[in-house]
Amino acid sequence: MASFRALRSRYTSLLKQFIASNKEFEVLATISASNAPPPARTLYVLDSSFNPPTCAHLRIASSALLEQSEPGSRLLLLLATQNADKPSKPASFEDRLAMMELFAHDVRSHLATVKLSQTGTAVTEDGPTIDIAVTKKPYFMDKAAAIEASGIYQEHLEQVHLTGFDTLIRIFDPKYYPPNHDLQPLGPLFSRHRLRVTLRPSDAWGSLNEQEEFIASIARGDRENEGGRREWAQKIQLVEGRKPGAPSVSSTRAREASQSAPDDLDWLVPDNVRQFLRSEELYTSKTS
Ligand SMILES: Nc1ncnc2c1ncn2[C@@H]1O[C@H](COP(=O)(O)OP(=O)(O)OP(=O)(O)O)[C@@H](O)[C@H]1O
Ligand SMILES: NC(=O)c1ccc[n+]([C@@H]2O[C@H](COP(=O)(O)O)[C@@H](O)[C@H]2O)c1
Repeated sequence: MASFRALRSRYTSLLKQFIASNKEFEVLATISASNAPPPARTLYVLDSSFNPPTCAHLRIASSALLEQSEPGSRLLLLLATQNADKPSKPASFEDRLAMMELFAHDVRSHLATVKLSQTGTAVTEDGPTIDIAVTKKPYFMDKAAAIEASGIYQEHLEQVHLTGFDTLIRIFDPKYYPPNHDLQPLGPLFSRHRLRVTLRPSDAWGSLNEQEEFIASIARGDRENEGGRREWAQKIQLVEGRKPGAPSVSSTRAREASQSAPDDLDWLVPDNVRQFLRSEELYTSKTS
C-alpha cells in the first residue's frame, strides 16, 4: 500500500483532472488481485460522503458481497463531488478518496477473515474487485445513468445501490425532482437497477416496523398519485442493520470521536482508515 502522503497526492491530481473534464463519472483506481479482473455480474454501488468511511459502511458493503454466491461481483465506492443537501466540510475530497482506497483494503481483508472463519481454511480466490470512483451527480437516478453511460462496465449490468434507510426516504422525496416534483424520474433507476437498504432504526427515521411499512405502502400503490409505481417495491431489498442494543455508528460520530474520544475510533472505523485518521490527525481541532 502506498504511503499516506503518496496516496493523497495521487488523488489530488486525479481529482483535479476529473473536475476540469466534462466527464460525469470516472473510476480513479481499481483494487484487484489480478490485472484483468473477471467481468462483473452485479455491480454493488456504495455511494457515500466517506467522511470518514465507518464500520457501518464496512458492514453494508461486505454483507452485500457475502450474500452473492456467484464469483465476479464488483464493488464500486462512489464519492459525489456535489451533495444533494450538504455543503462540503472537512475532510477534503482528496483525503476522502485516500480513505476510500484504505477502506477498500479493509473490505477485502474483512471478507477474507469471514471466509476463513466459515471454512476454516485461508481463501484461495482473489476476493472482490473494488473500484474507487467520483461523480458530479448528486441524485441516485443520475449516478446510475452516468455509470451506465461511461461504458466502463458491460451493457445491461445490474447495479445494486447500497443505502441506509434514511437515504431511501430521501430518494422518495419529490422535492428533489423539479420541475414537476413527482417520482416519475425514478422510473429508469427501478426498471434497470435495485436498492439494498440497510435498516437504521432511530428517533429520526422511525422504528423497524415503521421502516418496513414505508416499503409496504409503496407496494400497495400509495405513492402512485405522486408518480411512484407499486412494482418498484420489488426492487427494494431491506436488510437488518446493527443488532439491537449495539451502539449506532455514523461518520458524524467518528468525526466527533476524533476530537473528544479517540479510543472510540476502535469500533467506529475499520483498521486502515483508523491509522490514516490518527496519522493525519483528521477532524481533530488542529485540522477542522
Ligand atoms: N449505521 C448505518 N446504518 C445504516 N445505513 C447507514 C449507516 N451509516 C451509513 N449508512 C448509509 O450509508 C450511505 C452513506 O452514508 P453517509 O456517507 O451519509 O454516512 P453517515 O454516517 O450517514 O454520514 P454523516 O454522519 O456524515 O451524515 C447512506 O445511504 C447511509 O444511509
Ligand atoms: N434523491 C436523491 O437521489 C438523493 C437525496 C439526498 C441525498 N442523495 C445523495 O445521497 C448520498 C449520501 O448523502 P448524505 O451524505 O447527505 O447522507 C449523497 O451522494 C447525496 O447527494 C441523493
